[in-house]
Amino acid sequence: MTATANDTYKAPDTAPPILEAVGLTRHIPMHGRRHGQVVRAVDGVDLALRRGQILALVGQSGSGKSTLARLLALGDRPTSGEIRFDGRPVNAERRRDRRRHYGHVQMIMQDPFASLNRLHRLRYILSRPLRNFGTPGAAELEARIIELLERVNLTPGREFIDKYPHELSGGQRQRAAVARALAADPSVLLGDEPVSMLDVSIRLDILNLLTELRDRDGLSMLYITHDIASARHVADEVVVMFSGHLVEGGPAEAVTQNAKHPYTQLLLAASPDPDRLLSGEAGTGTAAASLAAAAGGPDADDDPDSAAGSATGADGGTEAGCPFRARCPHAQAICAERMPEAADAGSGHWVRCWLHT
Ligand SMILES: Nc1ncnc2c1ncn2[C@@H]1O[C@H](COP(=O)(O)OP(=O)(O)OP(=O)(O)O)[C@@H](O)[C@H]1O
Repeated sequence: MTATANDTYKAPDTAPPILEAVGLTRHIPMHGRRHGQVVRAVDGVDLALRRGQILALVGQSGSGKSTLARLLALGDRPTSGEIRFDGRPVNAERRRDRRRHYGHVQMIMQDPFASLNRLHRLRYILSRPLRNFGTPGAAELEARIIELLERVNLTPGREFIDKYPHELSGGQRQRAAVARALAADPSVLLGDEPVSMLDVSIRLDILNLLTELRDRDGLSMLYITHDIASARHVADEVVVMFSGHLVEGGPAEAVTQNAKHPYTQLLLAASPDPDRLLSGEAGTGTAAASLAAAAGGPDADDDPDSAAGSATGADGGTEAGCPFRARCPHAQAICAERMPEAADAGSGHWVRCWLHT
C-alpha cells in the first residue's frame, strides 16, 4: 500500500495506470528575436497516474506544468511522445479519440470565475454536460443536478441550483466547477492549481473535497501545484518538475520526507513549515531566495550555462545536461554533459541526479 500523508487512502500502489505520458515532449517555436529557437517546455516526460490515486505534479512557475496538463487534456499536440489512457495510445488528432478521451478526463482550472459562464445559473451550467448522456426528463435532470451539487458539498443542493456564479463565494464557485467536471462522469480529473486563487482559509476544504472524491468515488487525479506542502497533504505520489523535466518522483511521503534531488530539497526548504500548511506564504530566508533565483523553467536564454538554458535550436535536439546545474550547490562536470537516467531510491522512489547514480 502506498504510504501517504492522508491515512484514509486504500488503493494499492500496484493499481494499474489510467493515464500515462511516455516520452512526452512539447517544444514551442519562438518568434521575433528568438526566431529559429524552441522552448523545451516539456521534455521527455514519463509519468503514470494510477487508478484511484492522486498524483501531484510540483514545480515552480514556468517549469512546464500547465503545458503538460494541456497535452494530457488533448488541448495541445505533443512534439513527440505518447499519451495512453487505460493502456491504449490516444491520438489527439483523431476525433474519435478526442471524444472518448474528453469524456474521461476533465480539467479543473485555477480560476473558477473564468471556468463558469457567469451568464447562467448552476442549473443550466450543470445540465449541459449531463445532457451528453441522453435527454432525461426535467424532474430527473433536476434530481441529478441536485445530487451533483451535494456531491461537492453544496448542500442542500436545492438552495444552490438557481444561483449564478457571482452569487457564490470563491470556495463555493470552485465546488461548482468541480461539480461541472463531475457531470461529464470522468475517471480522471486534472486540477491545474485548483486552490491557488482561493482564500487561504478555504484551500484545505477544497483539497479535502478532492481527497473525498478519490476515497469515496475512486476518482484518479493529477493535482498540479507549485506548493509541495499541499502536495504532501493530498497526494499518494509526487513528481517534481524543473525546466520541462521530471527530476524526482515516488510515494508522497518518501519524496517529501527524504528528498534526494537538490531542487526538491530547495523546494521543501523554501516551503512554509507544516504549521503554516497552505498559508500560501513563501518560506523565508536563504532557501526562498535561492528558489526564486533558480526559477522553474526554460527561458529564452540560449546560454547553455544559464540557470535554465532550455531554449535551443529549432531541431530541439541540442539540449545537454541537467537544467538545474547552474543553481545546484553540488554540480559536477558531468552535470553539463547529460541528464542521468532515473536512479532507483527504493520503494518506488526515483531521482534523476548524478549525485545518486
Ligand atoms: N505559447 C508559448 N510561447 C512561448 N513560450 C511558452 C508558451 N507557452 C509556454 N511557454 C514557455 O514554456 C515554459 C513552461 O510554461 P508553463 O506555462 O507550462 O509552465 P508552468 O509551470 O505551468 O508555469 P505557471 O505556473 O506560471 O503557469 C515557460 O518557460 C513558458 O514561458
